[in-house]
Amino acid sequence: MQPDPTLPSAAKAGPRAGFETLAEAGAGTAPEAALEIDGISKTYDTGFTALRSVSLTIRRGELFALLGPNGAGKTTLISIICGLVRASSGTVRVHGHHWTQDYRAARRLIGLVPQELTTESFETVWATVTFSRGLFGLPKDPARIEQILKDLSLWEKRNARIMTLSGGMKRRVLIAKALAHEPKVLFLDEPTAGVDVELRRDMWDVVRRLKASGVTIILTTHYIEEAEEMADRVGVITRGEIILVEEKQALMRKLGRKQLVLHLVEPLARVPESLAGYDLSLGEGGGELTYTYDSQGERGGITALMSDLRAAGVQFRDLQTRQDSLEKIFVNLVRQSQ
Ligand SMILES: Nc1ncnc2c1ncn2[C@@H]1O[C@H](COP(=O)(O)OP(=O)(O)OP(=O)(O)O)[C@@H](O)[C@H]1O
Repeated sequence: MQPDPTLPSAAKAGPRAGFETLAEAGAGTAPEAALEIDGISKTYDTGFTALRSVSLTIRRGELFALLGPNGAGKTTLISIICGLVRASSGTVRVHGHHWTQDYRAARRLIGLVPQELTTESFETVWATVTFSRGLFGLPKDPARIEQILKDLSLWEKRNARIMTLSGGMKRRVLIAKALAHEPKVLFLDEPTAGVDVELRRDMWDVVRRLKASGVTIILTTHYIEEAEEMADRVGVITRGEIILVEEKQALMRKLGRKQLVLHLVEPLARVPESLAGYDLSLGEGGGELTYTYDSQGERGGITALMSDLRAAGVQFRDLQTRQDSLEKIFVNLVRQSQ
């Protein structure tokens, strides 16, 4: 049988995920931090280095989106923090608890919704989720389990055996299991990959409620619009290195290129010479003039453009602004780092 990565027993092979360094003894902790990840590296037995000294502090109560292309090391990092994969070096603290010296306390604070479906069980939904809670040494709380199952639209299925459920329902069970012991730090590893719209909606409702109750959420996703909508901060990892950590709003302001689209009164055959200094392009048969600028650039002067347009006799009847999506920013960042 496959070990179940969502449960602490999977890590029983030893509270040993970390590699101790002398520096960590007595190292100060940040009281407001949910996770302090310090110098985590991982070289697999194959000799492949999946993580290179990753350091990252996740604040309590934030929703942190970890973005990266396939194979960047996201799952490896999450698996290390959850004690499922052994790091080659580095340390992690969870709410100040050292991940190996204080393993039980640290692990109990963590919930993991893994990428892979691992629930091929004869057990019922109710039994599985209740068992998960018990594994963390918590007293039974049927009312809480009922609430979790209802939130995830699993209540009707509570007596069904897991193996009889559809893939989407099994994924809901994984989420319910991850929540059964009331974690304070929840990892969602590609939670919505291949799930239907209804489950995505349910899941984000649950995530919003958890966040509102103070749970810290670390999310990896391929649907960057989800990160754009939900995240407080964004980290970008590529080839095992964190290349950027930034408030989402600031990131979009800083790196997102903006466009101002002017709908002209009279179409133009070409962009007037006097406006050659601006990044302008004509579209829609000459009836639409698009000005592309980045908010940090020197030539971000819309006021200057307006007066130069007037001087050139170009009139417009309407205008719109557009901003790069997080997806575009992400793609550019990863491309630049290659
Ligand atoms: N057990 C293993 N042995 C050897 N290499 C591995 C092992 N597990 C993962 N890797 C490699 O480590 C790298 C990082 O993998 P990881 O699954 O962490 O990436 P990821 O960012 O989660 O990717 P994805 O978005 O595709 O899930 C990949 O190149 C992968 O092939």
